[in-house]
Amino acid sequence: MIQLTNIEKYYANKGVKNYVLRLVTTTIKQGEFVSIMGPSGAGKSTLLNIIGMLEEPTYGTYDFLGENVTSLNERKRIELYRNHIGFVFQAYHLIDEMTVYENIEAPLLYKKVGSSERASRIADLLDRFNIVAKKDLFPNQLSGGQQQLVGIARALAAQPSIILADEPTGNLQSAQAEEIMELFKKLNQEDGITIIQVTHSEKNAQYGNRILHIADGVVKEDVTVA
Ligand SMILES: Nc1ncnc2c1ncn2[C@@H]1O[C@H](COP(=O)(O)OP(=O)(O)OP(=O)(O)O)[C@@H](O)[C@H]1O
Repeated sequence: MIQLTNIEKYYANKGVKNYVLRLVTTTIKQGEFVSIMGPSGAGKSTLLNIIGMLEEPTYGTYDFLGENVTSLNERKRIELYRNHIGFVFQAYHLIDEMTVYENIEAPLLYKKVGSSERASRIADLLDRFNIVAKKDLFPNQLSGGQQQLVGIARALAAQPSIILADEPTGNLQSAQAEEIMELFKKLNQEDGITIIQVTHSEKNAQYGNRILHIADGVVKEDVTVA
C-alpha cells in the first residue's frame, strides 16, 4: 500500500542542511497497524505528514496504492488524499463554530457526497460512537475523549482506506486513551482499515502489529508486535 524509498527531508538554513529524515525506506501493507516511536525531534511527525501528503520529501520516492505521489501534480495528490486518507490529530482540530454533526459532515461536503448519503453515514457514525445525544453540541461542550471520538468520526466519514494519527491520545486521560486505542484496534481488525500512529506510549504501541523506532531521522528498528 505504501512504499517509501530513500526518503529524505531537510531544511536549509544559511546554506546548512538540517536533516530531519535520512534515507528512510520501508513498506507498509494494507491492513497493518503500525506505530512510529522515537525521541522528541526524531522526525516522527514529519514522516507521518509525508505519508499523509501534507508535506513533500526533499528527495526519494513515495508510492501510495501504486501511484507515485512524488510525481503527481497538486490536484491529483489532493484527490488521492481525499479519497483514501483520514487524519486524526492530538489537538483534535475540530472547527469550534460547528456542531458535532457539522464537523463530521465537513469532509463529505468537500467530496460532494449527496445529502441523503451524508445523513446516513453521519447517523451511522454517531450511533457507532455513542454520541447521538451530542450531535448538536459544539466541541467546547464535550470532554477531550468525546472530541477525539468526533475527530475520528470525521476522519472515517469519507471512508478512507488508511487512518493516520499523530499522538491521538496525547491530550487524554488514561481511561479515555484506552477507549480510543480499543476503537483503533477494532477499526483495524474488524473493518480492515490500515492505521499508522505516532506515539510516545509503549502501551499504545502494543495495540498495533508493528513498531518503527526512529531516531535522528533514521529507522533504527522495525519490530513485529507479538
Ligand atoms: N519548517 C521547519 N523548519 C525547520 N525545521 C523544522 C521544520 N519543521 C520541523 N523541523 C524540525 O524537524 C525535526 C523533526 O520534527 P518532527 O516534528 O518530525 O519531530 P517528532 O519526532 O515528531 O517530535 P515530537 O515527538 O517532539 O513531536 C525537529 O528538529 C524540528 O525542529
